[in-house]
Amino acid sequence: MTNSKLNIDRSALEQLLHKRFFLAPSFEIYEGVKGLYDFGPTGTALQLNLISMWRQHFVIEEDMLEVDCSIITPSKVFETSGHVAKFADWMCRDTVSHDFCRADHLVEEVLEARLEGDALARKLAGMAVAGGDDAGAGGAAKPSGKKSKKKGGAAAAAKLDDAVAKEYCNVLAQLDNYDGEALGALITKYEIRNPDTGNEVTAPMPFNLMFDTSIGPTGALKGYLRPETAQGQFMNFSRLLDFNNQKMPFASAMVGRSFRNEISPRMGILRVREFTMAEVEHYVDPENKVHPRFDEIAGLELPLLQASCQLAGSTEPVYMSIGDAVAKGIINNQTLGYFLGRIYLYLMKIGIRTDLLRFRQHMDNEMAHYACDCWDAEIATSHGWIECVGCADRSAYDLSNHAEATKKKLCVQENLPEPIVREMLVCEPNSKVFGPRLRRAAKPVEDYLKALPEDRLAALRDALAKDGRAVVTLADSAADGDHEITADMVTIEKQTITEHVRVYTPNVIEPSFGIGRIMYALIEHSYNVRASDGQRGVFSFNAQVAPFKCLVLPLSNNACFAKPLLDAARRLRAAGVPARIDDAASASIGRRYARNDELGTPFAITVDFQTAKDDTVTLRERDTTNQIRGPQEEIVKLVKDLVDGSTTWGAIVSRYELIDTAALENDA
Ligand SMILES: Nc1ncnc2c1ncn2[C@@H]1O[C@H](COP(=O)(O)OP(=O)(O)OP(=O)(O)O)[C@@H](O)[C@H]1O
Repeated sequence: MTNSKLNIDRSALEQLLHKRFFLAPSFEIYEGVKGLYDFGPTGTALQLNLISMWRQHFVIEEDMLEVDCSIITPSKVFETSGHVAKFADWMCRDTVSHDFCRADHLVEEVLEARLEGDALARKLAGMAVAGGDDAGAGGAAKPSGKKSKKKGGAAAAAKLDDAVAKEYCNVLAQLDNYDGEALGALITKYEIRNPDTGNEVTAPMPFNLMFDTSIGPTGALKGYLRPETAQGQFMNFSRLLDFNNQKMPFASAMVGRSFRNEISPRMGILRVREFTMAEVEHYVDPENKVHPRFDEIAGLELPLLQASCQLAGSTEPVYMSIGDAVAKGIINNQTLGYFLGRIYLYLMKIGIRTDLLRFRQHMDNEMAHYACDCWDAEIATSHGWIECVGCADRSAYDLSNHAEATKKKLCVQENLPEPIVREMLVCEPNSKVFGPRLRRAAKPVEDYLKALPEDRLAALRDALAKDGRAVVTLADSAADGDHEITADMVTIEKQTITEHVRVYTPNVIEPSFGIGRIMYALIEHSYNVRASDGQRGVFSFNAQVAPFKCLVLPLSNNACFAKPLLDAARRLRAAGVPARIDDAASASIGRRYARNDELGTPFAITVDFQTAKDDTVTLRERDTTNQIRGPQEEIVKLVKDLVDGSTTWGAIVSRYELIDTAALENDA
């Protein structure tokens, strides 16, 4: 790929998306709210088809356990997961207008605009610019390989010093790696101001992206709308493990809405405040991250942009087989590699152009501290590279933290093939005093002490030896609160233990899909303009993805077409093929074909005068505009086969004669 920005007429595309009701701003008649969108019939059908293909590709083919968990989540869950403290972006404020902007986006926007101005100045001066004036990765026009949100028209031509331009490129290549302090330093160093107003901005401050709420009429129980579906899945880990007969590895999956109070939502549905996510949580043994189906994808070559390359200023991915990348330790483990391969195959299947796709590895600062490796599937659009899928190895972070906070077991117990004999600290209650003193709390406290990890048991032993007493705190419905233990109540000493069971907390590999971003990228990749048709737009969605599969239309508004028209539509619908009738009398047949091309409808059945004579109809294919003729029943069957992928248009054309469409249109 040479250019990370897809070159399309975005304003024409956006008009078309509104005209054909793919989407519209929510609450528009009340002036709308930034970052909230509704999908119309076209967008809804498109999104549902992407989800249905996602479910087929992941949930069904990988035999995942699908769940549907609550959106409203009590605060405690997100306190434990770290979201309350850390789910934040860095935000700056215009010192005069008080507008807000995201600090990393501000730096990116301003430096990119300066680099574009530099490229323009060099061009005007007739100077050579390394990589060409529309160079993508590593070139001057779009050096960061990151999302671009340039506003306000063309950049002003202003030449930069070579060293400064190179420095800007390096900063942009590793923008995701900067924290608030580093972003603040860049804003000061490069004298970055709000490009909308020219005013100075404040130092970056963290802004938590979660929407909060209170649960119940008292307002005492604080809650949040979930910003991801993952935590709901973790809450059900033990039940899922039981459901899977305690067998590891396994995965849960969920499709649902998530909510993020984005600081400054722009770029249409690419950055919104409410969106559909599809997430997989794959639970794996931390000591054995091989994947049983790894061989199936090991040979697949992926465009990988490693963290080390970004830190060296590069934005150009290198093609490498997943097998090699795992063997060389570039991708941390087989299971992570397996999912990167499956993500690639899903995106390819729905119609994303693979030459406009790359996998970018997170740099150290960007990656959550608990993750051991993370890759984003980024897709090039007219806005630049957009992260559409994140795929992280979250280690045991979530399950261990929730287990610790709730004192519930979120772990796997596995029978060992050979018992292990070892010395370990063991806590034995002294039944004469333990039960009588603790009464109803005795059993929960005993369970708690027996489950304590060795280091904490040693700390308890030492405290009892030193002070003669210690307090343990339980979060257990039967024995919630503090309980005093005295030295005479327990014996804590080394014993030789024969273990038959291994207990561990699984690690979690998480592919996380933003369906709206994938859908928008697909819309751009499928968008063409048909010059022969008065510059009308066409969406070349494949038949499985297309919102509507078949258009049914009469040649003209002659009454004799009414019955065969309805017959064809009913037959299609009965066969499970969504079909739309377009019998608008005022529009020519060519116009009606064209407006269905704008919906991306791949096939059209036309009823004409010949139909009345022999019950044959024509079948038109959207991209070639070629047509064939056949008996209605046979054509309906062909459309069904085309839609479910059991045949192709190429195969059909080799068996049927193409018809002269000009003559037909004259008939109309
Ligand atoms: N505001 C949003 N609007 C639409 N989709 C989003 C939004 N935020 C995240 N997503 C989608 O959810 C996926 C997983 O979320 P994740 O937390 O990894 O995103 P993120 O790193 O916070 O995204 P970004 O850096 O763009 O804000 C992303 O890959 C993206 O497809």
